[in-house]
Amino acid sequence: MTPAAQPPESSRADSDDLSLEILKTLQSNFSRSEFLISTLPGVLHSIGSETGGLVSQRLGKWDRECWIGEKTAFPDDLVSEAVDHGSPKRSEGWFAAPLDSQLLQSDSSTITSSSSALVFKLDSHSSNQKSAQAANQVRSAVALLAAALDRIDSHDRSVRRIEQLTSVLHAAAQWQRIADDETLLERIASTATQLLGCERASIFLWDRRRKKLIGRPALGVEGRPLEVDDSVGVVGEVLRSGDSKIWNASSSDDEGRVNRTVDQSLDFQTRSLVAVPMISRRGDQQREETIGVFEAINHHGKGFDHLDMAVLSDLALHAAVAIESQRTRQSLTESRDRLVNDAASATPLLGEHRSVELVRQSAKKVASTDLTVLILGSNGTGKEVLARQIHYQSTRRHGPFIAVNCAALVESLLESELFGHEKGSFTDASQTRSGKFELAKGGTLFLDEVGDLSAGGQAKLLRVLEDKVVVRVGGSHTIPVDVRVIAATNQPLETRIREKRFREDLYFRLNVVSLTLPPLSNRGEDVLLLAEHFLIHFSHQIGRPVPELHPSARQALMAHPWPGNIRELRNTIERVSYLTTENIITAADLMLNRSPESRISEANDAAFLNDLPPTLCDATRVFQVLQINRAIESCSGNMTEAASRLGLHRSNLYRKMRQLGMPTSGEENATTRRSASSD
Ligand SMILES: Nc1ncnc2c1ncn2[C@@H]1O[C@H](COP(=O)(O)OP(=O)(O)OP(=O)(O)O)[C@@H](O)[C@H]1O
Repeated sequence: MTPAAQPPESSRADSDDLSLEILKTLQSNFSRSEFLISTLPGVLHSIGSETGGLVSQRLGKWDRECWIGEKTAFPDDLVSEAVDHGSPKRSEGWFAAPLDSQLLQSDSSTITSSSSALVFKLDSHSSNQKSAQAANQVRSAVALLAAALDRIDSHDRSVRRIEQLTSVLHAAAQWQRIADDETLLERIASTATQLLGCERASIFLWDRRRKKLIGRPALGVEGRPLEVDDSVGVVGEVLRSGDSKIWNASSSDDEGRVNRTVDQSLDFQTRSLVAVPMISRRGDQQREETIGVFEAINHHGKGFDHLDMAVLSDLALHAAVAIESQRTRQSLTESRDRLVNDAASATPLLGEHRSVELVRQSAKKVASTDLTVLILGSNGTGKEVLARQIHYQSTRRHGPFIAVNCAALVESLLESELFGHEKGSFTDASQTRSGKFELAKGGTLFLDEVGDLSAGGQAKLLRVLEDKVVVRVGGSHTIPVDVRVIAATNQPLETRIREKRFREDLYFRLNVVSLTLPPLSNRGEDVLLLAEHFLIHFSHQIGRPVPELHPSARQALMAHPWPGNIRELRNTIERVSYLTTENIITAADLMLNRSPESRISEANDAAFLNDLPPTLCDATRVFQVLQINRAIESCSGNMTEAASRLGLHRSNLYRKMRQLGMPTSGEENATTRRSASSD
């Protein structure tokens, strides 16, 4: 094997000088062009040339990147030949050498492709006399230059990559805050066009079922999103293979890969593109799923390269996450809206009577404001239903609706219930607890039976309504109150103010807008409308066919005074729905024709339920007394029958009555005695 020719001493000295100069320049952290301007004269000098420069391929042509001396035309064929062969070539006084650091090795069998070359004119005497020596000098100068440019390029690439990754992360953080689907896709696409320096970027979301790719955003034919078959073009290739692809018209004649129908429909010309798959990870298992393809079109510069592909892949990764989380957010919002709509329609304010219609209209108007509302009306007229209507029609509909029965708040617990307490602030405060004002944050607080609030409670409520802050019991910091207050009462507040039982200042605070619900007996045919509504509701609940109201039943419903209002009507229909099996409900089934006393007692029962003591134990006791009395009354005092209706043995009924402190008859004593003697 012939050893590589050694350059003579003088040329070795030249080459050492050049190496030193290049090394020094490299330390200056110059950009590629600054470096070339600074070192190219020395490089040319070292090889005995005064005219030449570095040329680079751009859109299929050789362009001067940096040139020294006279700008004469250079032979591009010679450059292409040198680059194609991966070795220096000379012809007619010109010399072209591909820029490849591998050329430092004297073994030129390694051919690598290069897109830059050094091209220069040789002095005629130097080319003729010392061609072998010149070739060696050129070889080492080009290799030095190539190695230095490699360093600069790789440093530039790292810097560009870091900048791009920083931009990608920054953009991705912004995307997470975008709620609207269209805006999100537009923002992702515009980030891609900026980062890649291209004309357009599009996200093709995959509709698997229809085997279509839907191009969004900004791609559209007459306002519709663009749809293409999921198997065509480079985008289809990427979807099928899962591999990213680059296509540059200048460097490829593989025209068939581009789906020109898209260009035609958009009056556009694709010259270069890069496309990457969009992969989303789902569920606990992080299962990968392709959701589409991200494509960037028409690079503003030389065409897309692998760095662009890497950036687009990074963007696609974050875009897939943003799209997925946006879809999740959207479906959560949709299901929340569905729940809110369900809740709103679960308690409609039924009624066609003019008085109800007027209340409904006023409620609609007041709902759009944040004003405090006072709802007046007797027991069971639908005050809470109306309060819910206002809440669900307001901008606070997505917030909570918290109802508090003020009459049930015992003085000692009132403050803690409404404003919360800190752990350890009193004996039973084992945990910190938020009060109703805090729980209703962003929503509506319904203060029912506000007229029954104690004097202390009234003062505390007034302070919160004025200051708009609460302080938990045992706490020191103030918590802002973000609630709309709706209060209700069946008490004649003005009379109570005169009697000094209700604070006038609180009344004015609450009575910003007042709505009054009429008693049911003043609502005309609404009685029938509501009765039929409840009949359908309870029949569906029980799973029985909906019975019809016999004309006699309709008459009885209209004639009844309904002291317990809609609650009483609802209870009546609930009872009849459970107790009758016929398809027609008669007046007798309704059991409305009872004595005025029993009607009063029923109305009292309705009010009574409302006034039940707060603890479960006390409420259960009171309820049991009521239920036993009702059973005895409905069996006309026949204790055996009443016990059987209650599901008890007669003796157990008496024992229960004694436990509850209820008076018992003489017969009971006999029974007790009997059971005592038999024990
Ligand atoms: N307009 C209406 N349409 C349908 N149902 C109604 C209507 N008004 C009231 N109701 C029903 O009647 C019952 C009593 O209603 P609600 O509790 O709202 O009355 P209230 O006036 O707040 O009673 P109270 O004064 O005892 O607190 C509830 O079951 C409710 O669903």
